This record gives sequence, structure tokens and C-alpha cells, in this order.
Amino acid sequence: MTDSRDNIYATPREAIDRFAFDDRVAAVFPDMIQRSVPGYSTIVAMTGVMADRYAKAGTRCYDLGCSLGASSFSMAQYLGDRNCTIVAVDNSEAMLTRLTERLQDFPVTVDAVCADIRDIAIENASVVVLNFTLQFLEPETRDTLLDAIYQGMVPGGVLILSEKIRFADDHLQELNTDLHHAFKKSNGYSDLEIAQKRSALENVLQPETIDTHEQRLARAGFSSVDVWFQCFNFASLVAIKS
Ligand SMILES: Nc1ncnc2c1ncn2[C@@H]1O[C@H](C[S@+](CC[C@H]([NH3+])C(=O)[O-])CC(=O)[O-])[C@@H](O)[C@H]1O
Ligand SMILES: O=C(O)C(=O)Cc1ccccc1
Repeated sequence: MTDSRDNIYATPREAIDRFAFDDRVAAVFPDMIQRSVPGYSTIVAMTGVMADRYAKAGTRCYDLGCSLGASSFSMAQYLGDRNCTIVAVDNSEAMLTRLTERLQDFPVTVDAVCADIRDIAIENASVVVLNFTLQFLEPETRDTLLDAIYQGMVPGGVLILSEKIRFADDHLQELNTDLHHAFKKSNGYSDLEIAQKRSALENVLQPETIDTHEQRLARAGFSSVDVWFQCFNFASLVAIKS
């Protein structure tokens, strides 16, 4: 299957609707995320490498906010012969429908669940992946989710948390926002597309600082926390439950 090119924001609009993971977005999602998130393919590929190290036989590996399952597919490459269940969760029906189609010819079983990640039980987890999902939750609900994830993990398990981040320092915030836009331009997005999508994401994607993430992870109980990847205003953290 060839992926369709994202031109959702290419033509001028009178009013910009709030960004939503609807059918139009799901149809172009692989192209959209690849051209919008610096380091996306590295983060997805290393999610598999880390799952290989941490996934314990007989446990579950959760992909929370899985979209079309990129992180699940990456983990499955390594866990094929291990007795692990991959649970992929997303509350967008458009994403889940497409994910289910993709799973038809896939040799590894992935349980695809259409639900809000705040409403599911997280149990017996050795790997939990939150790749660019927490940023879409209302900030006041993030602590409770992280607490539930920690409680549902086995000792020695890993959480991979990837996010768009903001900077407390105004100069760094401006610099990294500009560099991110330059990255998008170099990938073929016009100034209009960048500006219109930025409006659509206003109050929908709410980035936090790395400090805020690290403090929340520590409060939840994670013992070792590290930023293992960062490019401009995108970062990925690893957190271990001891
Ligand atoms: N409350 C929620 N419950 C469930 N899903 C949610 C919720 N809120 C948002 N989502 C889902 O989280 C996903 C975020 S995209 C993840 C990319 C993927 N991880 C990837 O590595 O390719 C990141 C991005 O678009 O920047 C979407 O599919 C939403 O429907
Ligand atoms: O495109 C952007 O500006 C982003 O911040 C990343 C993104 C990628 C895919 C969907 C929503 C946001």
C-alpha cells in the first residue's frame, strides 16, 4: 500500500476546525507524522529495540494511542517468538479501522482496542509505549494515567514516553519552534500549511517541559528516568519501574 500525501492544510480556509483524528487524517497519517516529527522513524525503530530488551515472557506490551500501529509493528518484529501480548489502543475509530485492515496479513497477533486510554485496565505490563499521545490529553488527567500505568507494570518494566515538548526559556522556545517549522518546510510543507495546522492544534496538543514530565514520572514512582532522544521540540523519555 502506498501512503497518501498529506495536503489537508494546503488550501486557504476561512475558519480552522480543531485538529481531530478523523478519517481524513487517518488516510494520510504515515506521511503526516513522518514529515512533521523530527526523529519519528528513529523513535519508532528504537521502541522495538527497547521492547526486545524489556519484554518479559507471559506479559503484555501496550501501545497507547497506537494510531496505525507503527510502534506495535516495531515491537512485533522482536517479540514474535516470545509469549507476549501486544495491546494496541486508540480512541479514533478511523485509525482503528485502518489498523485492523493492516493487521489482516500480519503474522503476529496484536489486540487492537478502540477505547480511551484512560478507561482501560493496564495489567501485567512489561513494556508501555506512549508515543506522541499524552500531549493530546487534558493536562489535569495526565497524572492519573501515569499512576495507572505505573501500577499496571511489572517490576523491571519500561515506559517509553515520546512527546512534543516546550521550553521554559523563551529564547529556546522560539528557536526550537522556528527549527521545527524549518524542518517541516524542508519536508515540503508550505508556510500556509504550517500556519493553518498550527491553529488547528492550538489547545488540542498541549506540550509540557521535560522537567514537568520528569517530575510526573518520579511522582508516579518510576525510579530511573532519562531523555534518550531529543531533536528540537520533540523528545523521548525512558522510565523504569524497579
Ligand atoms: N484519550 C485517548 N485515548 C486513546 N487514544 C487517544 C487519546 N487521545 C488521543 N489518542 C490517539 O493518539 C494518537 C496520537 S498520534 C500517535 C502516533 C503513534 N503512537 C505512532 O507512533 O505512530 C500522534 C500524533 O498525531 O502526533 C491518535 O491516533 C489519537 O487518536
Ligand atoms: O505537525 C506538527 O506541527 C506537530 O506538532 C506534530 C503532529 C504530527 C501529527 C499530528 C499532529 C501533530
